[in-house]
Amino acid sequence: MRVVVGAAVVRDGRLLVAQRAEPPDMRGRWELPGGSVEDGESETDALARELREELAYAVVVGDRLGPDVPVTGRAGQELVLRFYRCTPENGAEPVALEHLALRWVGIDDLDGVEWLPADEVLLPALRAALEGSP
Ligand SMILES: Nc1nc2c([nH]c(=O)n2[C@H]2C[C@H](O)[C@@H](COP(=O)(O)OP(=O)(O)OP(=O)(O)O)O2)c(=O)[nH]1
Repeated sequence: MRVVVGAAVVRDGRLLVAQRAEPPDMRGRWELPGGSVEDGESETDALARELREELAYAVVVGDRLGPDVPVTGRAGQELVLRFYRCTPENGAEPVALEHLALRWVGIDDLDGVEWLPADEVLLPALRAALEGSP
């Protein structure tokens, strides 16, 4: 099954969220940046690659975060979303090369984000990750 990996990047107690530009029915909704794992690629390599491509952003990929989330893709195919904690590699800022916008959200802002529906399942794990961060 195709795995889509997503990054929970936490910096200074805030989580990086990204606003999708496409497809039209997802436009404007917020997600954790990431994308599909390609054949022969590890999940951690895929996630680091996606963040370099989408955000010109270098991260170190850490542990898994939250449950696997099954979703149906655009073509009706079954996907599984899998999330990892990530740490910025340096002090650079991510750049929205493919998204409409980027935000760093604190724990009190998590519920107010207009998430992609599948991501709502992750909120308890995200809350715990932000509570445990400085
Ligand atoms: N990256 C990411 N995708 C998510 C999240 N939540 C969610 O439902 N998705 C869905 C949206 C898409 O159907 C799919 C990932 O698509 P994508 O466009 O980011 O990645 P991709 O590399 O597979 O791109 P493409 O080949 O499909 O164009 O997973 C999330 O938090 N992050």
